[in-house]
Amino acid sequence: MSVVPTTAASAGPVLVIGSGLLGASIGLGLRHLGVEVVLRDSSPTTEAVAQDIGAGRSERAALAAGAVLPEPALVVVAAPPDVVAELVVRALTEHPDAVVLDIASVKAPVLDAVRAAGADLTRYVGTHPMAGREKSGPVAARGELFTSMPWVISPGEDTGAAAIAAARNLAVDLGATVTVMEPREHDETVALISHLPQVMSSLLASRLQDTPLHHLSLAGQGLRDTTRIAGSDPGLWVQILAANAQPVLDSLHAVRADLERLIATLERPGADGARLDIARLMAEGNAGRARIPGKHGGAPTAFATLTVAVDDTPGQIARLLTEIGEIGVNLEDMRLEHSPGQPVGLVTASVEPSRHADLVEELQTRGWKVVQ
Ligand SMILES: NC(=O)C1=CN([C@@H]2O[C@H](COP(=O)(O)OP(=O)(O)OC[C@H]3O[C@@H](n4cnc5c(N)ncnc54)[C@H](O)[C@@H]3O)[C@@H](O)[C@H]2O)C=CC1
Ligand SMILES: O=C(O)C(=O)Cc1ccc(O)cc1
Repeated sequence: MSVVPTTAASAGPVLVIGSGLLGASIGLGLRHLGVEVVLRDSSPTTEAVAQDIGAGRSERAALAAGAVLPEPALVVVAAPPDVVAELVVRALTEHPDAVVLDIASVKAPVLDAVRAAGADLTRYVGTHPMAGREKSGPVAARGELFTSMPWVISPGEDTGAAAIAAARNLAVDLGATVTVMEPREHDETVALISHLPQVMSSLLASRLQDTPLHHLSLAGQGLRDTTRIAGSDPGLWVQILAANAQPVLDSLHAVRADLERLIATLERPGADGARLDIARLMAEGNAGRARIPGKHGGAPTAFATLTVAVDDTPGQIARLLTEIGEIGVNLEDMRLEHSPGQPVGLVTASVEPSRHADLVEELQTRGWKVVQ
């Protein structure tokens, strides 16, 4: 494995326990900076795959080859929530000079369990990168997963400054933006902005199980957008939801109140005020959505969109993107749709509103079919 000179703030070696999607992504990012990474996973195959993709050195393979592994300066526990606290406690005992952090999606229950075990809390810090995928395992790992994404550091009262600094260095090395938040505030926040979306997406997608395929073939981007994360790993989510049950329940009760309101209104759609109530509900959704920050955590930005019909042949989309670059317009976002049964793809590009008209004109001059 070639090692590039390190430019990382993180001090290695880093022991990553759990080398699935998140653990292997952290390993890849650190290896890219030249930091020494050792991978441990309860699954020998997962550990070997993570090593094969370049996320670090398999602890099993190294020990089997008779290597003596150096003591880690940092241990990152990236295993499923159910086992995180016990792995943190064990790591604090086994590596008495290391900082130990975890990246589980819930924070207060992990801290409570580590405290209850009587472990050295000064060297432990809970963290949560707000980046992931609806896939699991090291094959889906990406070293750039954390680039420009928030990474919450959630210290307890006893967490020492060195532990917080190590967590900050790791997040910054991997390109993330650090936010410090108290564990219970973190859990209440993610219940609304991460766990509720997962539940709503899964409930919606579950309605589709018995829908005839020729009905589903009519589905547009709306259904795809709102069900993407319904593809997530049930094994992981049962642990996350069970660990954060009360804050998730608070959000679900609020959704239930809105649903009951909508159901009552639709039961008598001709009643006085019914249409106004429906419009209010939709407008409340508009208002909530408008508050979601834009890319890189900036202020919400309304980008202008244009849709280009592209022949469904190899290289067309790459050519379109290259030409948008040549025209000098920054692509803020892009979506690709296929019309069922049509030999064209529809590329919807989001750009700065001030560049929209120029781009449409220039693309049309170059022969592209701008349809919206
Ligand atoms: N999936 C996501 O999008 C995100 C997940 N997280 C958190 O990251 C952690 C890991 O999640 P993923 O990487 O998605 O899951 P994953 O399933 O891809 O990886 C977890 C790995 O931990 C291993 N593991 C299980 N028990 C172990 C043990 N006792 N010792 C060593 N390894 C063990 C598994 O074999 C598996 O390879 C979870 O705590 C999750 O809450 C945080 C942010 C995003
Ligand atoms: O896929 C997405 O959009 C996600 O939001 C993934 C995700 C899943 C779990 C987390 O704790 C954090 C992020």
